[in-house]
Amino acid sequence: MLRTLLAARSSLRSSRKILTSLSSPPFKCWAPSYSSKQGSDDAHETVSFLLKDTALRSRPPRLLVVQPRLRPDRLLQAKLNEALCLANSLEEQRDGYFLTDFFDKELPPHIVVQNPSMKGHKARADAYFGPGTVHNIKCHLNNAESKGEVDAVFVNAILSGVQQRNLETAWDKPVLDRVGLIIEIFNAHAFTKEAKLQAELAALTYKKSRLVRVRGPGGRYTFGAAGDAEVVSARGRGSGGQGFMSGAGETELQLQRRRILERRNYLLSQIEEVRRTRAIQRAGRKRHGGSFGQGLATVAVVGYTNAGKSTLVSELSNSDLYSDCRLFATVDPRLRSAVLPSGRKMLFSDTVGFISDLPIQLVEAFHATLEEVVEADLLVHVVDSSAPNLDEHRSTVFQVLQQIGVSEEKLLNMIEVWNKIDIEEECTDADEADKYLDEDEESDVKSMATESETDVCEQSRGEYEAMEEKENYSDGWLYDEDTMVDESDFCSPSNADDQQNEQPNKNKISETDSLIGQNGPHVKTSAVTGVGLQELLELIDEKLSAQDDEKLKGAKMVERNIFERKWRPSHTQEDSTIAAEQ
Ligand SMILES: Nc1nc2c(ncn2[C@@H]2O[C@H](COP(=O)(O)OP(=O)(O)OP(=O)(O)O)[C@@H](O)[C@H]2O)c(=O)[nH]1
Ligand SMILES: [Mg+2]
Repeated sequence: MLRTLLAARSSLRSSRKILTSLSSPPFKCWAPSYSSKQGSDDAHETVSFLLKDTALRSRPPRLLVVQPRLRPDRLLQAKLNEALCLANSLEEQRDGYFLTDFFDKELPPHIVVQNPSMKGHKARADAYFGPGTVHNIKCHLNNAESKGEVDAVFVNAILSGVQQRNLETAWDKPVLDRVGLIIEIFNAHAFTKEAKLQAELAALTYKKSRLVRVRGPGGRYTFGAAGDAEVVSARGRGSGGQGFMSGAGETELQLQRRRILERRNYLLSQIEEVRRTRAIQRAGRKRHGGSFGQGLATVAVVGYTNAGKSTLVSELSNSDLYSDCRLFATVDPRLRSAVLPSGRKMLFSDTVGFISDLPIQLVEAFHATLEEVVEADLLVHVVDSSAPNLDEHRSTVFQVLQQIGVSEEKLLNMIEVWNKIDIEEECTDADEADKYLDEDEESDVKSMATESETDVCEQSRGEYEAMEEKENYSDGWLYDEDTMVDESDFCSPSNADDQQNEQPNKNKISETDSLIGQNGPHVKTSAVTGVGLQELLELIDEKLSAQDDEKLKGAKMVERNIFERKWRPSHTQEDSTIAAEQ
């Protein structure tokens, strides 16, 4: 018990350091319930399935977090903390406020399990995890349920539609994967019309790829959740014709796809309008947004979620932007004006934070918002200096910036700010005192995860085999002949020192480092204590002035070229005049 408490305390303490918070409703992908009113904005509400439940609207949903094991343990700890924060952020605002303070929330129930993609294996095509792990998680789910209701299971990995559906069947609970949860969070936190439209578009794109074939209760194959299957317009019935004129009708899958497509087209047209408006506003600011009619420079503040972007912008611009420990507290982009040390007025653009494995659907859907970043005159990259996986955060941000089309020149000119240095200092002081305790806690977290897996597994390994016969959660036909059953999934604590998971990240980091050509920050700040803010403003001032000088030089060159060039008729003109005279 004490070990669990210590482990929980350690996780919460680390999550305080690493993340801020976020909350939103989990995402259940079956049975789209859109009404046929295509133009209606009400449809946004139907995107979040779990929070449609009135009980869940009055309290945050409780998720069981499943974290696949990673090496080294430092990385596992960081990922687990992030997963716990994601899960705890799954909450909807009421009257503009969250019901509970993030730090007052209990740690969600969680389990670390064998990683099916470690040791050179591939994740199973049918259920991602091996059957032992699936059963083990089911046992933990039952255990967690005995202490309080669990509304859904969050697997901190990317699952295919089939895997998700099979796990839902096996655990008899909605399952959210990393992409689904992040999209849900965006939907829950979106406040402005622009953000709502974009978040819904991302959810629709995600949902469209999740319409998988399942076996219905009557044994026939269909699309959607069990029991939802229905051929809505069979040949000759309801398809508006008779005999050979009647056509094949519309299946459930076609109907669902058509509804999604119609809604998607509507959202795209609305987002296009937002983009146009933003482009006009940007052009206006660039031309004469300044106090004396000159252009107003925009500085976009980017970074990993929870790095402290909003807090920093608030401090620099003397404003009060919403900041919170919840991840993705900012989904609605905001502009704030500030005056630089030279007296120059400029705008800060605070925008959505990034995260590793940021769903591509979100990047594409938030194109209109992210265009502000691409079009900004200067970028400020805020890094949480207290994050243990800081390098991974940095490389994630660079990848997303490249993905959205930020030019290399802008990336090279970007200012890197290491924020939250007060935590670093605090930790250095506390480290000595905590040294022995930390070692204990770390081993507790490890053993807790391993033990919990082993305990439940061992008691039920025999039972599982019998149960597998009875309850075939994967419907049999989903098994692929190539699918491997990883025996190590049966309760054996991981002792393989597989470094493969880390390798891709290392490569990414070195690529990024070579691109930015520096390994340290330009400025170290604390948005809370105000350290380094003046230095940052001076650096921004300097960079913007240097850019102005460059532009001026360029403009003068063009001007000189125009005035110094003597006009002569072109050859073709001369030739044609001569030809005409002759
Ligand atoms: N100790 C400390 N905490 C900070 C600092 N800057 C921000 N925070 C805290 O970190 C949490 C996240 O801050 P935000 O400003 O919301 O972070 P963000 O980068 O805007 O996060 P998203 O909008 O979710 O992407 C909040 O609880 C802040 O109070 C800092 O310099 N030191
Ligand atoms: Mg923010």
